[in-house]
Amino acid sequence: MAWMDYLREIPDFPEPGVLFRDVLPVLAVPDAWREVLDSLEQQVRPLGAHVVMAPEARGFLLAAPLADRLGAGLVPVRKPGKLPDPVFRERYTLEYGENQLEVEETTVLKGRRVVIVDDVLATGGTVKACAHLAERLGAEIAGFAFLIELKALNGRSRLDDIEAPVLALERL
Ligand SMILES: O=P(O)(O)OC[C@H]1O[C@H](OP(=O)(O)OP(=O)(O)O)[C@H](O)[C@@H]1O
Ligand SMILES: Nc1ncnc2[nH]cnc12
Repeated sequence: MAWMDYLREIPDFPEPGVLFRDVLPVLAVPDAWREVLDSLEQQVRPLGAHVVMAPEARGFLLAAPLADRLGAGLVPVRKPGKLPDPVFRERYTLEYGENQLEVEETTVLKGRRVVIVDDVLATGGTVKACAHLAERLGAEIAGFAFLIELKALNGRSRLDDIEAPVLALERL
């Protein structure tokens, strides 16, 4: 079976009106998980990124093995209150709420090419906040990569002002 066959769709989670796409079952099946990582690696490698950046939590699961395959560094972007000061902080909205993301201000990214990776591109609020954090660290955005892009939520247009490719393994 292809990796998409393991994707779960849950109506009205985590709140009414949201069709939640659960990628975690994909990761539990070795062949499906390898297929995802192989495809991501193939699409992302040409971007020539020095560093993979990803938001907590599902982004971490993809970014760590991908960074290892690419021989790139890894910069985790965390939910509030998890990182010691000094941090850069961005407030953002996502499909089902709002929050803040933080990155350690001491991270050395000046002049580094950064690819931002996550499981789902919905409204784009989460990765837009990551991109702002990367820019505040002096990085150049090499691109964005997702397992799934939810076309109806138009996240891609939210990233229009950032000159970098937006890659997705599947567009639903
Ligand atoms: O494009 P957006 O509208 O910003 O939504 C996409 C984000 O929402 C989910 O994360 P969530 O905040 O639910 O956190 P989790 O990974 O900890 O489950 C998903 O993993 C993306 O990071
Ligand atoms: N519909 C959705 N499914 C999974 N993750 C999401 N993050 C934001 N919207 C989502």
